[in-house]
Amino acid sequence: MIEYRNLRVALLGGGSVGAQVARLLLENSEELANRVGASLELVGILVRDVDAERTVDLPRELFTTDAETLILGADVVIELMGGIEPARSYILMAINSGADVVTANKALLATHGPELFAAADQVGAQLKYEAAVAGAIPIVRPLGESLGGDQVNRILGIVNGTTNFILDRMDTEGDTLEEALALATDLGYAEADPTADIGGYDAAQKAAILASLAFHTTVPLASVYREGITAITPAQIDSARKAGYVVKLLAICERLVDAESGQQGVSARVYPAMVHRSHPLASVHGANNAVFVEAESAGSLMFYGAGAGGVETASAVLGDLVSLARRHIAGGPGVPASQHADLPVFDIGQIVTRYAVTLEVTDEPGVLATLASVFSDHGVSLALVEQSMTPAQPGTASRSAVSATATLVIGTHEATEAALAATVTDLAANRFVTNVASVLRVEGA
Ligand SMILES: NC(=O)C1=CN([C@@H]2O[C@H](COP(=O)(O)OP(=O)(O)OC[C@H]3O[C@@H](n4cnc5c(N)ncnc54)[C@H](O)[C@@H]3O)[C@@H](O)[C@H]2O)C=CC1
Ligand SMILES: N[C@@H](CC=O)C(=O)O
Ligand code: NA
Repeated sequence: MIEYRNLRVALLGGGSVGAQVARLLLENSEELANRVGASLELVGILVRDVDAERTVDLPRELFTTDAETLILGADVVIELMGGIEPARSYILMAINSGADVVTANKALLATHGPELFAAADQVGAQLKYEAAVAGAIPIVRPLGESLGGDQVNRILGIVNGTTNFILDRMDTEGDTLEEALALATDLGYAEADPTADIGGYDAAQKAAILASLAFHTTVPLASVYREGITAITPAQIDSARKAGYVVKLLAICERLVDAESGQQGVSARVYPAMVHRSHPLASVHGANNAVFVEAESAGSLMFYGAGAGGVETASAVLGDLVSLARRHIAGGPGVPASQHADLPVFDIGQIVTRYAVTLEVTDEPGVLATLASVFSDHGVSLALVEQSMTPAQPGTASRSAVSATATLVIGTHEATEAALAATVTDLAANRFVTNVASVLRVEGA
């Protein structure tokens, strides 16, 4: 038996991810010690209630409610509580006491990342967060290290497992959003407050982290455009399916040049969009995530796998732990984050994409030509128009009666968000339009 040096590991939070990290640390202690060259001794797990019932069987003596004693006695602190406070204060306490830190807390990193990284750099501590984006999928390290010598131009990803699970269930099983969310919560995918998932906040936090990493800049969370999936209706999913598309919540990060000013900048945005079934993102089912990265020299790369789930996410946490424990043993300070440019974040109105607009219109001569001119007035060109009749109500005289309506699905070529928004405002006010039933972006080639 090799005598290893001991590293004291404190775990903050024993929930879906924390309990699995604790179990794996205890079960695989010998193997991990051999890999690291040091024993990773789990010295305690911070919880709210030491006597609470748990789904994972862990030694009761590990549980504590005394955060300070636990943190100050550790070489490495793993934060898996979630939320901003007290997670932020505990991480700062750990860093300032000379510990290295692993966290999965994207909400905290997206809002207080610069403060935490500066604190770590100041004392030469390591702060790792692979689990914070896309769960088990290695994406933080590839962007920060493997692609550190390349220029990343675009990231297109499904980065929230809960919403992907929900949209997939709505599409394939006919679940309501509420039914699918309840299931995602039971399976440990959802955040403690699932509004973070369905409102797109979690994906926006991940987009801020991804864009900052990929473009070597700081993208504040407040600059990430965000729409969630709460307004997505079964009718939209149904009509997307009939047209050969699926609806996915996407995070898109791009390096851009403003056409008018020539100014360089970036965009980070999250919204539900139609993706053609032939696109690889359409085949990402359940709580899986997928992240496409387009880089100048590397070309297109795709990272795919489990984006949520306790044990899956625990894998990423342990990967960070092994990595920083090796360095801790070797000695020397942590490596500071890459030097940052200060690129402006473009407003959503400047962004260019395609759209599918569904209109309910009165069935009268001249409707198509009139509506086409509304689009062209704003420089939005049409790629496709499909019409389906809604029969006149029983008792009306004929198909041409004014009470008959038609549904128009209009696909556009690329246009700016600003132009599309102005078009939709004018369409809503047009006398032929009885309802703007749906406006969805169309993403993916
Ligand atoms: N569940 C997942 O699939 C993933 C979660 N994450 C992140 O990992 C972190 C943990 O997530 P989960 O394990 O799912 O959350 P969870 O809600 O299941 O577990 C959090 C645990 O921390 C404890 N806790 C919270 N505040 C505390 C406090 N002040 N004092 C003591 N204990 C406290 C809670 O009682 C709970 O047991 C979060 O930041 C989450 O965003 C990241 C990737 C995937
Ligand atoms: N709630 C998150 C968990 C992982 O980050 C998700 O559903 O993706
Ligand atoms: Na990850």
